Amino acid sequence: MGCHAIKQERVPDDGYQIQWTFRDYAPSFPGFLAMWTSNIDGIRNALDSCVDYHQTCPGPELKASPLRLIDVMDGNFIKLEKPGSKIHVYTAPIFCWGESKIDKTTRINVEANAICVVQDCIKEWSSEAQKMMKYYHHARVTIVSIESDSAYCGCSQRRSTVVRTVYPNKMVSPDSPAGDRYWNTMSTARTIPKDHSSSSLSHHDTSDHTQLASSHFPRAEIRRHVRNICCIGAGHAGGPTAAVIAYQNPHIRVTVVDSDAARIRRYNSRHLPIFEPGLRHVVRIARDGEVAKCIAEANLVFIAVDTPTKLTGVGAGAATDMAAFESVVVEIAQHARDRIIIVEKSTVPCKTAELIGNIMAAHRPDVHLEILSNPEFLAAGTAVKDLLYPDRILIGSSTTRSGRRAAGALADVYASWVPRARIITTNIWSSELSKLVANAMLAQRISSINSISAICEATGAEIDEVTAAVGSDPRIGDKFLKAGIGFRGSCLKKDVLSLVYLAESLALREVGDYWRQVITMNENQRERFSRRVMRCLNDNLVSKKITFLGFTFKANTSDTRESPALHIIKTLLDEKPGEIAVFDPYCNPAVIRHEIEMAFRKQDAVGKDRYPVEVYSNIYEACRASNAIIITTECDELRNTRPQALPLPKCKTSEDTDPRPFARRELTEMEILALHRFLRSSPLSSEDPLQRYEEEPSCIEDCPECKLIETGPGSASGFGAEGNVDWHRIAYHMKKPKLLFDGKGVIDPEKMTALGINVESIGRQGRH
Ligand SMILES: NC(=O)c1ccc[n+]([C@@H]2O[C@H](COP(=O)([O-])OP(=O)(O)OC[C@H]3O[C@@H](n4cnc5c(N)ncnc54)[C@H](O)[C@@H]3O)[C@@H](O)[C@H]2O)c1
Ligand SMILES: O=c1ccn([C@@H]2O[C@H](COP(=O)(O)OP(=O)(O)O[C@H]3O[C@H](CO)[C@@H](O)[C@H](O)[C@H]3O)[C@@H](O)[C@H]2O)c(=O)[nH]1
Repeated sequence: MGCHAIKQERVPDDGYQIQWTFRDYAPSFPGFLAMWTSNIDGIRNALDSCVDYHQTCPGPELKASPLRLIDVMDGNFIKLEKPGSKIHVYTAPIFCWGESKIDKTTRINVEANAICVVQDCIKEWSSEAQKMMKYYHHARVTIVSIESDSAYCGCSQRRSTVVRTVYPNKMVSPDSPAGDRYWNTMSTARTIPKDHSSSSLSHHDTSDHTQLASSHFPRAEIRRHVRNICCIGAGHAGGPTAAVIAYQNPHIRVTVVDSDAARIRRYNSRHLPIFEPGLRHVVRIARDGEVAKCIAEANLVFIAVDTPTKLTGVGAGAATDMAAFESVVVEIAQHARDRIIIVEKSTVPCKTAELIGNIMAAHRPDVHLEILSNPEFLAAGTAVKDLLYPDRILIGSSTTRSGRRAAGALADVYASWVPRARIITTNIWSSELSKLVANAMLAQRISSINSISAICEATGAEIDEVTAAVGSDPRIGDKFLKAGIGFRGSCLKKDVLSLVYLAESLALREVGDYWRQVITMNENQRERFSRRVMRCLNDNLVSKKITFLGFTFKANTSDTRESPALHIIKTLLDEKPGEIAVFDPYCNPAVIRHEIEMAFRKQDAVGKDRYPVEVYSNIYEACRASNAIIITTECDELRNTRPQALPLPKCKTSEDTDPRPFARRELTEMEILALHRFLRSSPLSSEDPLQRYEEEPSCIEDCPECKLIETGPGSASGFGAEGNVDWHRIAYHMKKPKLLFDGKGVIDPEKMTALGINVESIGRQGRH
C-alpha cells in the first residue's frame, strides 16, 4: 500500500509530529479515498453520539503510552504521532479482522496499522505487533472493523450496519441515545471476536465506571460531522454558496429550498434564475426539495433569505427587516431534528443569534442546537470566484465547548477547499458585527473618493490621477477607490443603515451620525450627476432621446436591485423626454421591462402606458438617434480601450493555461474545475469536456423561460470581435452634440473626442 512509503519517508525518530491528508496516501488503492471517508464518517458519527449522550462513559487512567498513534479525529488529517507527555488519551488505530491478503499483517491490517508499523521491516514489525494489544488495551476508544471482505477494505468499506459504540456492559448505537441496549463486551474490548458481525467502536473497560471523568475524553477534539445541509434561500447569496459547498463536498448532501417555486424551477432547468459567471458549472449539484422534509433531515441549516431595510414601522429606513428570517427560524423550530446546527448566512443585525435562540427555546425547548454566524462576503458578478477563492471564511460561535465543536464542524465543510489559515473563528457577536463593518467600510471608501471627485470637478484635479497617487500607499491600497455615481445594489446601503440603526439603538448617536454621512454622500453623488446631465442638456429634455447603458447595479450580474439607472431615469422622466432607451448586456430585457413597469406604472384613460421608456436588446438600436448616452454600469464591454485583465488570485490557474500535469493523482475539485475551465476554453472541446456533469434538464414544451429570453443574459448582441462595443458605429448614428456621460469611469475621453463624442466624466472638469 502507498502508506508504506510514506511511513518510511516521514516517520521521524524524535517524536516530532507529522501530518498528511487522506488524499496524500490514498492513490495506490482505487476508490480508497471515498471508502475511507465514508467509513470514517460513520466512526465519527458514533464518537459524536458518545460524546453527546454517554455522560458516564468510562475513561481509563493510562498506564503506558504507546509508541505511535494514529489520530483520525482531526478533520482532514490523520496524525502520526510519537506520543510524548502531552498525549494521555487516544483513539486506537483502526483494526481489521478478516481474510488478510497481506502475509505479514494477518489480522492486523488496514491503513492505520499499516502506517503504524513498517510492514516490510521485520524487526520493527515483530516488535510493534507484539505491542498492539497493549495499545488497544490502553486506548480510550478503539475502533474495530470486523467481518471485512478483505484486509484492504476493513474500515474503509461503508457498511449498512455502520459503527456501534461499545463500552463495558452496554452497547449503544448512535440512534439509541440512552444507551439502553446491553451487550457483554467485557472481553470484547480486549479480545475482539473474529466472528462479530459489524464494525464497532469500543470503549475500554475501567475499574471505576462511575468516576468517568469526561475530561479524560478528548471531547473538544471530536467534532460533529456534517453530512446533510439544507440551505433556505436560493437567492444571489444562498444559491451560489450552496452550489459551491456541494461542488466541493461530494460526500455531503446539499439541498437548497426556497419559498419562490419559480426560482427553484429555474435552478433545476437550463435557465438559472441569476446570472453569475461560472455558476452554471457548479450548480449541477444543487437540488430542490420540500422545506419541512429537508429541514428535518439536515444536521446543518443555512439561513440565506433576504434581510432588506425595513420600509415601514419601527426603525423604517434603517433597521433590518427580519420578517423572512424570523419566519424561517420558526419553520426550522417546527421541523428541526435534535442537535441541529443553525447557521446565519444572511447578513443580520448584531445579536440575531439571541433571537434565534429565543424562538427555538419557545417552540422546541427539547432540541439541543447550536447557532453559528457565518456571513457571506461574496460580491455579485464574482460570486463563484469569491466562493472558490475566499479571502476568509468567518465563523462565529458561542464559546462553549459544544459551540466550538459546531464551529469546527462547519470549518470542516469549508476546509474541503479553503486553506485552514483562512478560516477565522470568533465569538458570535463579533462575527455578526464584522459583516456589517466590512460593508460599511467598503461603502465609506467609495463615499470618500466620491466626495473628492466633486472637488476634482471644481478644481481641475483628475480623480483617476488622485486615486492612483493615494492608492499606491499600501496602507491605503487601491481597492474600492473607483469614483462613480455611488454604490448601489442590495447590500452596501442596507448594511450601513443597519449599522446606523444599531448605533442609534445603543444610544451612540455620534457613531450613527458618522456612518449615516456615508449614505448622505452617496445620494448626493447621484444627484450631482443627474444635475450635471440636465445642465449639459440645457435643462430641457423635451423630444430628446437619452440612452442608458447598464441597468444592473454593477457588471457581470443580472441583479437590478437598487439599480443606479432607475433612480436617474426617475429624475429625468420629470423633464418629459422624448424617449428613455435602456440597454444592459447582463440582464434580460423582459426583467428590465418588468422593473420599469413596477416603478412607473401610470396609464392613461385608454390604458396606454405613459412613460416613454423603451428597453432594447441591441446596443446599437438603443443608441440610434440618441442625444445623450449615460453609462451607469462598469461593463468592460463598453470600454473604448482594451479591458484591463483582472489579476487572478494567487495560485490560480488561468483559463487559457493547461493546469496539467497535476502534482497528485487524486485531484481536488479545484484542480478538476481548473482543468474543466481550460478544456472548455479550447475551441475543440465540448461544454462538458470531462463528462462529469449531470445532464442539463431539457426544457418542457412551451418553456416559459425560453419564451422570455430574447437575448440571454451576458450574451448581448452586437459587440465586436473582442467583445467590445463599436463606438464608431454608435457615434455615427447619434444626434449632435453627441454627449456621453460616463458615470462609471470606463471611457477614455480623449479617444472619444476623435469620434465627435463629448464625454462628461465623474471627477473631471466638464466641457459644458
Ligand atoms: N446578494 C449578495 O451578493 C449577497 C452577498 C453576501 C450576503 N448577502 C446576504 O444574503 C442574504 C440573502 O441575500 P440575496 O441577495 O441572496 O437575496 P435574494 O432576494 O436574492 O434571495 C433571498 C431568497 O430567499 C427566499 N426566501 C425569502 N423568504 C423565504 C422563506 N420564508 N422560506 C424560503 N425562502 C425564502 C426568497 O424567495 C429568495 O429567493 C441577505 O441577508 C444579504 O444581505 C447577499
Ligand atoms: O470602487 C468602487 C467599488 C464599487 N463601487 C460600486 O459599489 C457597488 C457595490 O459593489 P460591490 O461591493 O463590488 O458589489 P456587492 O455585490 O454589493 O458586494 C458587497 O456587498 C456584498 C453583500 O453583503 C458583500 O458580500 C461584498 O463583500 C461587498 O463587496 C456597485 O454599485 C459598484 O459599482 C464603486 O462605485 N466603486
